[in-house]
Amino acid sequence: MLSVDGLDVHAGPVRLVRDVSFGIGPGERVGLIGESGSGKSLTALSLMGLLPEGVTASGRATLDGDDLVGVPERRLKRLRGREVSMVFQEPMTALNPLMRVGAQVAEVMTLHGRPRAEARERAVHLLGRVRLPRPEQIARAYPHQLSGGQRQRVMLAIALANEPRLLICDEPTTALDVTVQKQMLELIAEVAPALLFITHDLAVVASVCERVVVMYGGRVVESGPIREVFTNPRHRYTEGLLAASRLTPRGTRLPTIKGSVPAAGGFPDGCVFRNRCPHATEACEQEPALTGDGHAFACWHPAG
Ligand SMILES: Nc1ncnc2c1ncn2[C@@H]1O[C@H](COP(=O)(O)OP(=O)(O)OP(=O)(O)O)[C@@H](O)[C@H]1O
Repeated sequence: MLSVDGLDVHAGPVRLVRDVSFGIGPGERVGLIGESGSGKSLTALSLMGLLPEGVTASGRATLDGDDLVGVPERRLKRLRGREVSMVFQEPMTALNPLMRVGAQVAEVMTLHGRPRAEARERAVHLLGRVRLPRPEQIARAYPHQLSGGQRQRVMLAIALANEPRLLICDEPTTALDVTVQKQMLELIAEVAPALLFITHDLAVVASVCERVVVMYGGRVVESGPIREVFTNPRHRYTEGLLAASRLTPRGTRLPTIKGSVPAAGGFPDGCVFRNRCPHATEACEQEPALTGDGHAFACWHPAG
């Protein structure tokens, strides 16, 4: 589906992203992690054809065979928002403050040829799909009348409007408080067709993605299934990230989550892995698996 092969990003003579390669299969959720400045956003923006002025991409990236890099803007315009969509960190800057949110959701559909009345109707449906209460009412609201979490859901509705094949999220929950963040992550995991999820928060990746690509200094230093990379990191940088994260390594006692330590195979209330972890059985006792709710390895071997 998405295939990125030898992607480079330059600002003049400076190479900011070097030889990045990874793929995303249909329905797959892949996390792109790395410290600030490691090149995550530029990688994503290259795929959207949205690099800042003076910054250029080379190499190859295709979505179901369609080239995304080095193609004319008018071709990209057709793909953007239709085949691949992006949700950014700060919805307030992405939404038009003077336009009702329903009209903004409808607009991305009319731009891609859907009749206006149909787009308006579908906009309300989409606002409901991203679990906004009373979507008809929300459709008539202006962005400033909504909370940060609600605005981010509107952005997700916009991103999903034309049923893209790939959704890219760049730190979509960083600005939200913890409870709202968790709900948003669950929603993204549920509705994304295939997902590239950018964050510097390993716990977030652990709760949403199946695979992870680790970037450092503009390069990919490691990639693989979450469990493999997080339980057995090969690169020193990944080890450092893990050590600095809220995730606890194998064998250590879990921190108390909501007042209780989950038994092996048990999940704390609201754990997003509750129904998803392949080890949500006795197997958890045999093999430590990453099943946490974003806070820890919930399948754990008690220390001592
Ligand atoms: N318009 C630009 N011109 C020149 N350099 C840039 C430009 N945009 C980003 N950079 C540089 O490219 C590098 C990668 O930036 P990028 O935004 O992709 O990092 P990131 O991993 O997404 O970081 P963050 O997590 O802080 O968003 C950084 O060193 C950054 O300073």
